[in-house]
Amino acid sequence: MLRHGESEWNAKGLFTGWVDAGLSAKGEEEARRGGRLLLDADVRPDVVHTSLLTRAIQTANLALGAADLLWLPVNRSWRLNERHYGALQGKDKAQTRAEFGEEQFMLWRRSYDVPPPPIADDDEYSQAGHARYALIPKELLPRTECLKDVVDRMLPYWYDSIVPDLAAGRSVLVVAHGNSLRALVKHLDGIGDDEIAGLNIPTGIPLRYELDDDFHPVTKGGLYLDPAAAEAAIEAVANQGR
Ligand SMILES: O=C(O)[C@@H](CO)OP(=O)(O)O
Repeated sequence: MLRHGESEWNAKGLFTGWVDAGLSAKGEEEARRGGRLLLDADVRPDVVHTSLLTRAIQTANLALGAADLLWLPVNRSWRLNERHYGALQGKDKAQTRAEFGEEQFMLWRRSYDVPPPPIADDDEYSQAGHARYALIPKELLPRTECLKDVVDRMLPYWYDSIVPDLAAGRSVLVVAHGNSLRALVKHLDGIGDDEIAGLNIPTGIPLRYELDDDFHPVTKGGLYLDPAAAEAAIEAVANQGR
């Protein structure tokens, strides 16, 4: 798994969700470094899965370029997209925390089953009517999501597209987002609904999972290819908005 490198909106401290922010210069470098970490650890994926968002696609391309693997087959799905952040999309995290208080801020950010208010279709940060999502049945297109909603829409992709690759003996690289990867890790590691609030995923550092024949992790939590950098970056994600 690889979370995209820092985006322009991560750098500005804005709730992003499905808004298509590109990578910052730092994020581009993180992505290339992610590719070099794959190379150094001799982790060679056979197939790649990304979301439909530019920051994940750019990260996959830069990482694969650095690992000399740009030729790999790639599949993309909205089911790997970041969590839709509803009406919070485009809002400043620190301002939101100051306005609504720590408890409400963390409820929206990290609770398992409390979604932010839905975004209006005519909001400048809504994705309603975007060509990118034209093939998604209207009733599935989210206007907000909590992490539970992300688990529910991500798992069909896991079972129907990623597991078949794994079953065929392929190593799979999933390039996605903080919250869609939190959903995947929750599923793989069997993390509880309350406990998942404390799990954060850093940008640009590959997280390696070895799975057994039943697609369960051999080692719970997997292994970051740069554990020291991951530890510091996880702390920074946890402290956003402070
Ligand atoms: O804004 C977002 O879309 C996500 C990821 O950057 O933020 P958070 O970590 O607060 O869920």
